[in-house]
Amino acid sequence: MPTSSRADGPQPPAAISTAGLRKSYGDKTVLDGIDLHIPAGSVFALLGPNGAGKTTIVKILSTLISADGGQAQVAGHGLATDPQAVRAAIGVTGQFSAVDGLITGEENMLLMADLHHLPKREGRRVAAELLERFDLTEAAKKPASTYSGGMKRRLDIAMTLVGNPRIIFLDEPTTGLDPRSRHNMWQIIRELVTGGVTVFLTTQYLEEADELADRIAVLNHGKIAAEGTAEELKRLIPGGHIRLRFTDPVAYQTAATTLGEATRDDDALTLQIPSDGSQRELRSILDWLDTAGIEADELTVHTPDLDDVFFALTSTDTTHTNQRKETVR
Ligand SMILES: Nc1ncnc2c1ncn2[C@@H]1O[C@H](COP(=O)(O)OP(=O)(O)OP(=O)(O)O)[C@@H](O)[C@H]1O
Repeated sequence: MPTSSRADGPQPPAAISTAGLRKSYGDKTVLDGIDLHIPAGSVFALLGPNGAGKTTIVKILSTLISADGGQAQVAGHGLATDPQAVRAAIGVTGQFSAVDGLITGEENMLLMADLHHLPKREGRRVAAELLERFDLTEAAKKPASTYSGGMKRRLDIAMTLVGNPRIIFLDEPTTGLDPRSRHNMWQIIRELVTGGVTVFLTTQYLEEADELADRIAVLNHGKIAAEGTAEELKRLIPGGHIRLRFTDPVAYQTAATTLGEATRDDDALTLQIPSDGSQRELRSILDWLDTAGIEADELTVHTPDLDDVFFALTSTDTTHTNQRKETVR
């Protein structure tokens, strides 16, 4: 699958770059040559099915585990040659959160300030400022175990920011959050980027990547299956179609026979006709259906979205292509 074309001219400096990164566990190859170039000050989203190796990449780039092969530079420092400098430049939050539930939010923050060797007064100032910024001042004296999922994620990011990192890894930052908390987290991420931070995001939510990321990569079978902006990725796959749903099996069978080229779903009694979704093409298909005497119970127009890209690149099953549709009849 081709990667997107970049504009000619010098590339912006990379916050993260990798070449041929490899990792195996036993005889299982998890990463099979990963090349990345993530410009400073951008949001990069890594998508992939469960077990694709997203967390493994984050762990390697944040120096928690080492790669078996390949090279990587993070914040201008070699991962293998200067891991200390990499650690000083990055923050990591997510699945392996640093939040200690037994102590208060404020104590967690002060502990972080100690770890970064901030003088006591400075540590208290930074902690108070970040707790305020992440709307945690009221809860600051309560044990972190009593916090909601959204509050814990906010505390986790606040703790990461104590070290003033230039690059932040967010491993599935909104998994399990309700829609409001998810939107709050997106706002926090946007503000971080406005402040010049580079964000490396892994997510299961395609909408999240679409909302936040400047560039998106899809990881599958140990390789980057495709990489580009959301729009570039959507253009990689054909996916547009008109979907006809029937309730009467006889009407469905008749239509399926008449529309020989439509993709059938006999269980759902639906037919999919490839289409670019344009008004002109829609009109001609509707005229044709009328002429053929086919009357569906529902007709929806579907344009490719990131879900389609994800399904097309990570599986051979193409029946899951029914997101973001507009009912026209
Ligand atoms: N320490 C380990 N020992 C053996 N296998 C491992 C280890 N860590 C990860 N794996 C395997 O490597 C693969 C990739 O795991 P990883 O956690 O990176 O995937 P992921 O894309 O983050 O998945 P998810 O979306 O489910 O979090 C999985 O098959 C996992 O079982």
